[in-house]
Amino acid sequence: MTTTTMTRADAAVTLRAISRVFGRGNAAVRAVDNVTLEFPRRAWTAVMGPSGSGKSTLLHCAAGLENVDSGQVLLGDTDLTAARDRELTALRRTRIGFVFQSFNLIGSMTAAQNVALPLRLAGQRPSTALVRDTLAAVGLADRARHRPRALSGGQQQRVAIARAMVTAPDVLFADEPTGALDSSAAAVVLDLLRVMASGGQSIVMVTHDPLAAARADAVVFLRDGRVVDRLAGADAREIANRLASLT
Ligand SMILES: Nc1ncnc2c1ncn2[C@@H]1O[C@H](COP(=O)(O)OP(=O)(O)OP(=O)(O)O)[C@@H](O)[C@H]1O
Repeated sequence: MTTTTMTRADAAVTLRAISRVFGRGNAAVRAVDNVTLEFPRRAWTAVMGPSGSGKSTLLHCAAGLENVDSGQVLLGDTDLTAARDRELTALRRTRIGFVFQSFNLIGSMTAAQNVALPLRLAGQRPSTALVRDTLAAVGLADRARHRPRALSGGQQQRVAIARAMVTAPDVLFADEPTGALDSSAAAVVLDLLRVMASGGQSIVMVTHDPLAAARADAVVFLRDGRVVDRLAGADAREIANRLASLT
């Protein structure tokens, strides 16, 4: 049974006093330290901070990929921290999309097969039209039969975004989605995320790149596992300056 709790209707994800600690005793690292935060619905939020500030850990906890040690993670009004393993797996497959820096496509499968995979894993039979349309939405209708090794890095990341979006997830999480791309491929991926966010998709993205963060609607800054600032509508220079002040 999922516990439902009243939350603000406009929050895609709500973090309530979450902590994640690695190690014990003197060696304990509070990667995420008592963070309370809302990621708004239908908005694109970037998460920035110095190396080791807890960005990836926070993202993984928010997406239900990693357990919290204390606190609550709510996806809409569904409490991920109260969900049993099977239920969490189902939620991850249907309501959460995740994009990694290194694409994580399956090399033996075509682009279309990679995109269809989340639906297959959720026990559905994906329609050819849905897979084709999802690939078309990332500009790769003509690459459906290509395997990842026959695609550029930027194209592979767009297939990964299509795979994450094929279930129409409540939230798309992205951990450094442009980190492995050259600037022109990165720009294509950021344009795509901008179109999706403007169309109402909730997106939470970790990035080191102020140019990428400037495309988001708001930027949350972490340091030592805590939220230390938030900027909305800032340009890349302001974001870079704020980031520099944290390191
Ligand atoms: N599995 C783990 N075991 C032990 N410590 C970990 C683990 N994962 C992360 N940490 C530690 O938690 C802290 C936060 O790590 P995290 O990867 O979340 O930071 P980050 O801001 O994403 O860093 P980067 O920008 O370098 O990717 C770091 O001190 C890191 O060493």
